[in-house]
Amino acid sequence: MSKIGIDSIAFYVPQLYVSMDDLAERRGIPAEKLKRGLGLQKMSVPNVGEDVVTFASNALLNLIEQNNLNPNDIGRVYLGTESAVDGSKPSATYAVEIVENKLASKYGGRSFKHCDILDMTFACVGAVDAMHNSLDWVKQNPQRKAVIIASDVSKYDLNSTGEYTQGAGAVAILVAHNPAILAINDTWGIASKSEGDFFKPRRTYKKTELLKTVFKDLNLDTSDKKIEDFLNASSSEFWSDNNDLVEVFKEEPVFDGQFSNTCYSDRITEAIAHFNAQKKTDFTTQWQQFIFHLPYAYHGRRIIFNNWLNWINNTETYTVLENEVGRLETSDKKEWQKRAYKSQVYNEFINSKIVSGELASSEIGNMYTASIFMSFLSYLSYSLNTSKAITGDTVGFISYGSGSKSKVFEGTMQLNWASKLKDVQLFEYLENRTAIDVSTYEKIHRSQLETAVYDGSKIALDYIEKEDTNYGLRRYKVN
Ligand SMILES: CC(=O)SCCNC(=O)CCNC(=O)[C@H](O)C(C)(C)COP(=O)(O)OP(=O)(O)OC[C@H]1O[C@@H](n2cnc3c(N)ncnc32)[C@H](O)[C@@H]1OP(=O)(O)O
Repeated sequence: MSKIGIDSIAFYVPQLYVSMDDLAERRGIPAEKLKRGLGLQKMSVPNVGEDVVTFASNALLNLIEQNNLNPNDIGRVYLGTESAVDGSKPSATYAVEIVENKLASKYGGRSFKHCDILDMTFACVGAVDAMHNSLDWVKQNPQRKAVIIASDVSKYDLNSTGEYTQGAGAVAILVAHNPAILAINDTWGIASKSEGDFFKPRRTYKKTELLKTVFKDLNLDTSDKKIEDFLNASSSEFWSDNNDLVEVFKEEPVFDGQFSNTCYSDRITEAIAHFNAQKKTDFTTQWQQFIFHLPYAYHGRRIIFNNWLNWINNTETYTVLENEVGRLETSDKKEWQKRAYKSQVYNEFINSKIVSGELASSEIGNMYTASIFMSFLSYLSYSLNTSKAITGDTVGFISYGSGSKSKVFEGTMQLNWASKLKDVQLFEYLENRTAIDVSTYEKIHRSQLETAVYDGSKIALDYIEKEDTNYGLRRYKVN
């Protein structure tokens, strides 16, 4: 049986960012909390006209062009996202349409005609689900190739505790036989439990209640009769449709950050145990690198700490730790854990097995579904730039999606991985982005700008149809 896994990888991140120093100053938060506490430096901001579709199409186009792929050879494009632009029409269809049009002169029209196109949603783990599913599909036939795109916008309310963990962008990977980058082993630790830690509900408002508030503010008659007369007489599209409720979808989630951290910790611990039950693993020695879903850069190192303590129990490392921070039995538990977390031994673990996967997250912020794949790309790019020998290394992946589910899996670095990285240039790209000030960011956040900031993006939303059976259909342009 041939190996199956990640053959090539590409990304797209918006050109605009806000620096954490600027955001912290404006919000009155110590910058050190964001930088040293959470590991944040910059946060990606989508330009006007950018959305999950433009990120996905850019990443798909980069994947095809950088690796000279023929769209006719790709049997699947599965998009993991929790920021879909439509409740029915997959965002993947828009992204593929843009790429098909762009490539028409080279491959003719509809070069993805026989490709299976789909969106998958499960908060931040949706793209891992798409890849898991596609690995099984690719396995059936040596000719099969699948593209997985992870694309998202992480948007929280202004002034909320989620605001500084925002970010945006996409990563696309090609899953194929005899992959150049990573062969993925067929052991999957899985843990699921329905939780309400983070979700994006359809919010409903009663029209009569909305009108009453407005009428009251305008000092008008708020009687039921007046409200009913207004609704009956109104010709506006908004007030006159025959539903008593206004349904609103907001990109900003309902969430409880600390509870979400607890769910993340519980699920990954269960999934790791499930993985270990299928394949007995000494994680601290057999995994050379840990790649996490990163809502913020330092999340992985914080969340894996208790598991690490369990893994080193009864080993030489535990004795070294005790020599450094004292014995748990003779200390206050919380104080001892704090010391252990800050110990040199744990720092060595972080530096050798986690840090290189955090670097891009510090520069971008949360990319939801794309975070774990960006963390992998960060590790690859860092290893390339520092000529680190990683061929044959085992990389462990720890994913999480709110709501909630974790999937834990591992892969082996392949001989030709570096050859697939030469055109990717992740850190070079991140270095050359454009900083915007907090006021401009806030205007973009509130949708108060109509035109793009600076040059705008190569691929952008052109307009949204307003007429009849095309109502709401999105039209994109390639500049
Ligand atoms: C969506 C998902 O992917 S689910 C998983 C996570 N959930 C989310 O991302 C939801 C959105 N984000 C959030 O809710 C929040 O931003 C969170 C939960 C990520 C962070 O919460 P906050 O209340 O802002 O931060 P928190 O209190 O945890 O502090 C962060 C760290 O900064 C440290 N810190 C605080 N002030 C300072 C300072 N002045 N200097 C240095 N470090 C500081 C804290 O000690 C803490 O580190 P520690 O736990 O190692 O001690």
